[in-house]
Amino acid sequence: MAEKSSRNMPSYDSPPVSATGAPLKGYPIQVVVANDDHTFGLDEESLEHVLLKPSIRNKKVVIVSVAGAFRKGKSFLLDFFLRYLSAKCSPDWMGGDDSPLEGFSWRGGSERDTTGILLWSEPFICRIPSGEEVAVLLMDTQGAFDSESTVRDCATVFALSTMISSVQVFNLTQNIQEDDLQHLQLFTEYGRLALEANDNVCKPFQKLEFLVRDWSFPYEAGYGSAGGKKIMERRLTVSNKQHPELQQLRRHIRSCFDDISCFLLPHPGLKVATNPHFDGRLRDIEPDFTEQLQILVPLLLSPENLIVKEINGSKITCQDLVEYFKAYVNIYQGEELPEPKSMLQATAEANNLAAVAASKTIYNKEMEEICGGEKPYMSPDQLQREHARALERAMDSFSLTKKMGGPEFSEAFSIKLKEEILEAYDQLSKHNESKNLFAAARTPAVLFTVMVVSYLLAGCFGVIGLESIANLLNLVMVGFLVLMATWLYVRYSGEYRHVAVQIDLLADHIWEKLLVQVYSKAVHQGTQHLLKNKVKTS
Ligand SMILES: Nc1nc2c(ncn2[C@@H]2O[C@H](COP(=O)(O)OP(=O)(O)OP(=O)(O)O)[C@@H](O)[C@H]2O)c(=O)[nH]1
Ligand SMILES: [Mg+2]
Repeated sequence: MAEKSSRNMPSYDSPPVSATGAPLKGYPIQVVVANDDHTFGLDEESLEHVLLKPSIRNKKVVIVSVAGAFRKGKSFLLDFFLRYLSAKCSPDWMGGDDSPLEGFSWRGGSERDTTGILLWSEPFICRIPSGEEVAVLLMDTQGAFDSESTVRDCATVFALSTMISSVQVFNLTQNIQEDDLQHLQLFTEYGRLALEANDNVCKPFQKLEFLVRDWSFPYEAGYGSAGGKKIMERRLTVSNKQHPELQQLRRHIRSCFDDISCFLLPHPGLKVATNPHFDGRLRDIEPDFTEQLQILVPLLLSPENLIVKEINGSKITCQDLVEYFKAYVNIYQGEELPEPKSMLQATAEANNLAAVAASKTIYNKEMEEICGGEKPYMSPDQLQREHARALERAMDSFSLTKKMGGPEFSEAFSIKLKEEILEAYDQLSKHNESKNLFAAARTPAVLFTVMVVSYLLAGCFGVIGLESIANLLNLVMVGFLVLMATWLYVRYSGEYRHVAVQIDLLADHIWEKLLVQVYSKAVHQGTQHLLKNKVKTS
């Protein structure tokens, strides 16, 4: 285990130091690994290395995660959380002006940095007001919406970190926009779906903190949590004037979390945002920003504000968390969850499905008018012609309907429509066949015919003295009488239907192989005979 952990350890020229100058204990350790084939794997050894340390394994756990779009300062923020916890929550936790910011890897530039899910290797032990000691874990996550991740990747990271953490910090920039809420809805739904205990008693997740970075309108809503509350109320209020879709989105978000709050952070200054040599020292950060950090960090991490992780209403320990971690990652490795789609893909699919349904209705309506329930039996040839006509009209309607996604995308739906129509035609043909009175009476007619023929033949053979053959034919007659009685009983009572099916099959077989062939042979010979006679007379 130690070997594995050291593999996961980043190499520093000198060990990271906390703001107070003491070496920073621990390092970021990757517990969920993002693979190139867009799958996620759990590094169990690393996870156990963090969570099963004897000093914390039986302690209740608090997990604070930061998630959101890539390149928005998530890891940078987490390093301030680390400073606070390393300084044991002391008031001067921010330290000196010239200490570089270290801990979780962060950097400038436009390309993504963090991948998968990381934990700080050394959980912090804090005593909460009840007197109990809890282990506090910090979790860094892969940023969403970078050009290498699919919608599924982003949803998986966000959902996993939301399911595992007790506090999810949703890191946004400049504002809470409608698309942020839509993504939150999609990702939390992906998480909620994976949690089996959907009992509606407990909300699936605990605390959500909207963290708006670079807030530029302090004259409208001041920095901090009061301004955050104001903005959040505006964005999340449900009113009857809103479109039902917007109302539903807001209700969904509220129904997912026990507690939702918001904090507005000012811009940290141009050096932080644009200087490639900026290494995180406070001297280069705008005082407004650090002032608000002084408020934000204790709001999330001071002992009285810590939120112990609960699953289905019970508080869990570090050791329990290992099992949940394994189970949750496992769900996202399997195939049982539906694939989260991009907005265009989902809309295009909905358009095409609606067009398939409308075209199928056209087919069903036309065929209903021709051979519906009340309509009399129709010859199979005619039915086939009507089917071809209705099919053509339905397919035309499908191709004329405006749909998103382009012709290639629609092709699969057009094939699906055709298949569904052919299935419906199959049912209609069977239904039409059942209206054929003669077909319905075929089984008793065949059984009866066999009985009469056996009886007559038995009589003839009896007269010419071939008693044994006559007896055999009588036996056949009795056998068919029993079959007839059984068939009638099943039809009347509705029991043992499989027996009637077998008798029907036997009757069909006799009909096709014997009676129809004998009849057509007789007709054939009769016409030959007539023709011969005609030739002779002429
Ligand atoms: N504008 C702005 N930039 C910030 C802020 N905080 C940090 N940064 C800068 O943003 C850049 C990216 O920081 P990271 O912490 O690596 O960002 P991240 O969200 O972890 O990025 P990924 O790991 O790629 O998802 C760095 O250059 C930081 O200096 C902020 O509040 N506002
Ligand atoms: Mg990062």
